Amino acid sequence: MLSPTTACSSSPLPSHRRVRIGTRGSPLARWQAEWVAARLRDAWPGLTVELVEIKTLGDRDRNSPLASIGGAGLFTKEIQRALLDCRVEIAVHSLKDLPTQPVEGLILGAVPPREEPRDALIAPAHGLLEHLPAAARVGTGSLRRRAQLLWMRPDLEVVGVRGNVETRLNHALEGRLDAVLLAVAGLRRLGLDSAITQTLGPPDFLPAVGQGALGIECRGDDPDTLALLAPLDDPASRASVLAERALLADLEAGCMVPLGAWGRSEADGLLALDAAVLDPAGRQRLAAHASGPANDPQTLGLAVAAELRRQGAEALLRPCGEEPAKEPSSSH
Ligand SMILES: NCc1[nH]cc(CCC(=O)O)c1CC(=O)O
Repeated sequence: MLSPTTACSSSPLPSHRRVRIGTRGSPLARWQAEWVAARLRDAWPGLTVELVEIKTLGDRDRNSPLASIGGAGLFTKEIQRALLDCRVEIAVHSLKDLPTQPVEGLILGAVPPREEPRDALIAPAHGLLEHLPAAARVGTGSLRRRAQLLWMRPDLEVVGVRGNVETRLNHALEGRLDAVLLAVAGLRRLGLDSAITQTLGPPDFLPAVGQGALGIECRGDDPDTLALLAPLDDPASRASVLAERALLADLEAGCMVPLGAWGRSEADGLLALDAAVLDPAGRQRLAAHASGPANDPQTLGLAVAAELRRQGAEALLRPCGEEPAKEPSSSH
């Protein structure tokens, strides 16, 4: 497990400082880290920002289905290790990939304004989900996307795909699959959003917890770096994702579940949260909604989790370490 090592030394003068950002090497991860670097340079003229590329387990194992290689922390743990080991001062993650389990010594220094949280269908020949022919082959590696797809279209054949955004997109663009599902946010950031043929979102299709948001971590004992990150934080985005993460933490206890969530600030200043839990085959779906004060996202997340449990969510939540149920329609 990750645990803090010794204290790191840092140079305190913001305007003369040098900070290193730890990132994965995928095009999307690099884009996100560069975006954070640019925001930091804007906010702190004179600051030197460097990217340090770190390989994660999820990058090394390209073939196993995500659900089978142990999920939590796959894309984040090595970067957190680098942060704790003083090899970088800042870690930039897709918040969606960051486990809810806190890591001792690390804090979420900033949540920048969230990008579009919804999912995208890329179906070059058919366009819309309802226009896909029966038994059309749709690619996704995500249990959540798979379950929600099958909930809406039980006749589809969902195919597990992995790899970076462009690799997965190409399965559809090059006709090996009828469609793939990807996050709108990642496609936009990479300038690939013109391939989107339909946006799938609430109320039928809920995003992953944290989807579209970045999570920027630093060490808890590094107030200088925390001060550098302060101008990048968007309190409304932070409150939304904290509500979603409180819900996830309560429901999953560390394992991947077909859970969709949609937290957002409403015009009345309240924080609203919708969530749905499905069985992996998309035959059953439980949904809940609540709203509450924006300064207490934790309570809101737990209230929605409690409502889902009241409806019987427990039966749909897979114990840790268990493989998702094999479906006759699944293939690789
Ligand atoms: N697990 C992969 C991942 N992590 C973050 C994104 C991009 C969207 C985001 O920032 O949430 C993606 C790709 C995808 O789901 O299409």
